[in-house]
Amino acid sequence: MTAGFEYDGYAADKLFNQGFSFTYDDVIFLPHYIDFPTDAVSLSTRLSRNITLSVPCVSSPMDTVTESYMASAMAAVGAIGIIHSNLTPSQQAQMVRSVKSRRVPVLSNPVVKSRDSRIFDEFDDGSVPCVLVTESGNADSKLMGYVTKADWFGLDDKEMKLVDYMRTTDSKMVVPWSYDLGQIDEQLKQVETDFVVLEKDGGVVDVVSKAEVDRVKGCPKIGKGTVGPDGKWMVGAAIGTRQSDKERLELLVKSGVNAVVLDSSQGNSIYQIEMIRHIKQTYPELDVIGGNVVTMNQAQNLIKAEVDGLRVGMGSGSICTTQEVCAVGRGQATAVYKVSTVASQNGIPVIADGGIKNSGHIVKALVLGASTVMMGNFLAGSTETPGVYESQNGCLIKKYRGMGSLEAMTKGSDQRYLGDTAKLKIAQGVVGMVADKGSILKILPYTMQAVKQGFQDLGAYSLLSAHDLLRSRTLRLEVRTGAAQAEGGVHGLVSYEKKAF
Ligand SMILES: NC(=O)C1=CN([C@@H]2O[C@H](COP(=O)(O)OP(=O)(O)OC[C@H]3O[C@@H](n4cnc5c(N)ncnc54)[C@H](O)[C@@H]3O)[C@@H](O)[C@H]2O)C=CC1
Ligand SMILES: O=c1[nH]c(=O)c2[nH+]cn([C@@H]3O[C@H](COP(=O)(O)O)[C@@H](O)[C@H]3O)c2[nH]1
Ligand SMILES: [K+]
Repeated sequence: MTAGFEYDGYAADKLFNQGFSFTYDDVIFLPHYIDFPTDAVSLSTRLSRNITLSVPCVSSPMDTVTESYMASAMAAVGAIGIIHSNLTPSQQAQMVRSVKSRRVPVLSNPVVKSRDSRIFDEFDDGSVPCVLVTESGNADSKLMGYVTKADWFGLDDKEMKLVDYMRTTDSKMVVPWSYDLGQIDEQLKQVETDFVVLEKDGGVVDVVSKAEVDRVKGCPKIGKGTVGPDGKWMVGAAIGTRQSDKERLELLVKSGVNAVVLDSSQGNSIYQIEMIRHIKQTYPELDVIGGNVVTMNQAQNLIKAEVDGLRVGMGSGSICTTQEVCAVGRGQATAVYKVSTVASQNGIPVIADGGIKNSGHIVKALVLGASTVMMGNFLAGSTETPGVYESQNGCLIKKYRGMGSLEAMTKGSDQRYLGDTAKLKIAQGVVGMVADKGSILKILPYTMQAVKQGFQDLGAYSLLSAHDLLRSRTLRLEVRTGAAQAEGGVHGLVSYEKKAF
């Protein structure tokens, strides 16, 4: 090497072995050599040993982030959602089934009734285009007719039974559940109603409105979705490590869940290791993701217990107070790099969980060894999250809360916090509000384009190639001083508008 050029950034092993806990903002990659276009970058990856994704993103199992709409939309863009467990096992299993019974990421709220029932306030929710009448009065049953909003408002006697004024269905209104958006759009042109009904095995599964089809059509073109060998969308679910979680797991498996995440802040425990063993013995086909871990030692224990994936992050989440409350955790960049180092030697994919604020953080997490990023805040407030929007100073906002916040704990996860001996409830998270972000069907395609540009700057055309650059010490990085971080942000302007896309 030419004299004077010896130092040009550190290799990752040197930077991360100095006793500092670094996070994404602390470090910066030095650019490398570009010899391919952005479009040549592939972000395809693995969530866990047996699950491949075309988009390296996972929605967090939090009750203000991932229920069935979010999981459907994540699968539709090629990512995956993990349904939270702050509800009853049967409700969680029903959400898994709901994801698996749809192939278009639309929001729908089907109201299904029997012929002898009446309509009361069902049309108050503006999103309901019709009330469906089925043989049994429930979904998964034969469609007998329907009532539109206009029919209901035009009715003199609101006490009438549905059977006395419902419309009979035209066969063109009913389409197979596996129809894609284009096919549903074509079908909508052939019917008088502004909705079609999706059917599976002779029973009603969903209703899709024209307004929703138009909304989804307006999003950037969706790539390959995350579909399992059965042709259904893939979905994960969170469970705990208590005895009762074994029953929850049984229901989830019966509903076709593709992976389970053992949801804990400190995964290196006897409880988790026993649960992994139970799952591997009882459901050898099911991928189990362990965590959370932040050290190589924690990771090694779970790898020994044969986990199929590791979730990394302790206290790095935007709503987390674990590091303040318990004094335990690790800077997320260091945690991801360290755990990925042992995980990669064992072929186990790593999920970098928490602390993602922008596309640059996603590039950093993936290049430092993760296979996917898990996000709460980045997706919170989007159209697909649970909860309702409120208006504040002319802006729409939605709730986003930690699963260890007092509010979330009192809703359902009480038991985990009030263990047999612990009588006092201590929060490790907060409740907050976030701004409306629009649909993830838009956010994720744009974000992934930005991530591809970051990979291109580094000369990495895939995650595998990025990890090769990292481990071969070709990738160079440095720590940014406070002033360098300020310089890397926008500065010196009286005012500005920041629009990412
Ligand atoms: N990633 C992070 O930094 C953090 C995440 N969280 C989130 O909060 C939620 C709750 O997390 P944790 O409190 O860590 O849940 P957890 O269920 O792992 O632990 C709660 C308590 O129950 C105990 N426990 C678990 N299984 C047991 C068993 N079979 N028998 C006896 N005791 C048992 C644990 O040791 C712990 O004291 C999760 O959604 C988690 O993701 C909370 C704090 C930090
Ligand atoms: O200390 C914590 N207390 C909590 O109440 C809590 N709830 C969630 N999580 C973790 O934070 C991750 C989401 O982080 P972001 O909002 O930064 O995406 C999630 O994916 C979790 O790992 C918590 N951590
Ligand atoms: K935090």
